[in-house]
Amino acid sequence: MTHPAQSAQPGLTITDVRLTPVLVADPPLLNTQGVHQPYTPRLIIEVVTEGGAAGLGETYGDSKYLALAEPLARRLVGRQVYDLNAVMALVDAVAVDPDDAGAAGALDVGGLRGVQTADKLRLSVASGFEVACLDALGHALGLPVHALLGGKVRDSVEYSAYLFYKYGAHPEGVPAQPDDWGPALDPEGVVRQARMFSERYGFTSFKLKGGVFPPDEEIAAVRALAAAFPRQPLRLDPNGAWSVETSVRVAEELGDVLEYLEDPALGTPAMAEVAARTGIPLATNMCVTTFGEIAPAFTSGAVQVVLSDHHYWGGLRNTQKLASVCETFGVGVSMHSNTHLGISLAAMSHVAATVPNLHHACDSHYPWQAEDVLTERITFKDGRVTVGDAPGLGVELDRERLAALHRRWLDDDGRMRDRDDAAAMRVTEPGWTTPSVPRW
Ligand SMILES: O=C([O-])C(=O)C[C@H](O)[C@@H](O)C(=O)[O-]
Ligand SMILES: [Mg+2]
Repeated sequence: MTHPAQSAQPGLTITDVRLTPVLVADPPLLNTQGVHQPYTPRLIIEVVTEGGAAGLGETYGDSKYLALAEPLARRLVGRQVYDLNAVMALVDAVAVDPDDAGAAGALDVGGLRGVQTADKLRLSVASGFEVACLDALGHALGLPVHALLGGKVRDSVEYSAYLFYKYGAHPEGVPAQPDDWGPALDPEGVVRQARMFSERYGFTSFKLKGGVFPPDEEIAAVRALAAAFPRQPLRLDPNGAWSVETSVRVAEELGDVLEYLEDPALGTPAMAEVAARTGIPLATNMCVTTFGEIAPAFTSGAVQVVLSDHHYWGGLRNTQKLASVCETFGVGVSMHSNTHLGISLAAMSHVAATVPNLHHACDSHYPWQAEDVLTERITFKDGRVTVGDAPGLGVELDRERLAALHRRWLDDDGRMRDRDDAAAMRVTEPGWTTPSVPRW
């Protein structure tokens, strides 16, 4: 499809697009692949218009995303900042290195987000640009991003505590920032962490990242959470690490306390089998990650809740589109999160505020990120983020912070610039390789 050039509106022509890769401190959080590295890459996108409005976006910062972002940034200059359809068309035209697209069916290990494809890469990059354009447009028009998306249906968005098994610190001798969360390697540690989340942020629902320890240990941790937080919504997400048999057994053992079980087994056919054999709702951010994956999953009853993520669905407008499809099929919507900063938290809060059928608290890694590029951190009150009416996303860039985190990226020898949880694990366990699936 060709996209006609839009007639220029006074001041709304994009004159500059700046890309700043950064490395952000990340605690030693465990998942089924390994452990988070001490620093994680993110890309900060700034779009500037002729009239002086500026907008911020954020997306994955690994090299394969940077390789796509650079040509896209050049092509956006001269476009109208409201011409969001052009962003999608322009990114479609950017070639993806076949090595970055992943082999057919290969899993995206740096983010546990299902299969890796060139289109998913493109959409993740486009999402950061779309958000930056919406922020700039909001500033130009004096309107909040939620208004540009049709207006909010709620004033605040509920988030869930995202609990992780974790080491107390990154391995000795590895440059890292200390954190004050302590270790969590057993049920007591998980409950202690959950109490900290509840005291610090007021979260009332809890998701535990599983797939780390044998299922019985994780069942014990969820039981301990249920005892500590009676009747509060709980979720467990082993990122597809279990067989169908194990998934069914865990579902039976925890069916009375889980709000949903997230990606117990890998792939739509396995999820459909688990769903058919248990009564517990299944959620996913792994087997439904693109529009093309929706039909087989929904028609086979494989998932009851989709965890949308504006990064990999291609932006805020695509998130709304996904929510509409879910509504049509009677499938619930929640939100997934990978390591991210405040720009993305603001973006997801704005779109979440506009989605009428969002009936579950959203995930967010933000509490794990002590560092940010904003002048003011976004706060959670009673587990919620308020979605205000200030222009754009309502956030402001702290240039000194941005420069410091970019300096860290420049100084890195390349090891932290691409997320690799298995490599980080090998520092502690030299023989570690990504476990084959099903792990249990
Ligand atoms: O819900 C999920 O699957 C995730 O958040 C995936 C992430 O990669 C998470 O497991 C992590 O950061 O370790
Ligand atoms: Mg998940």
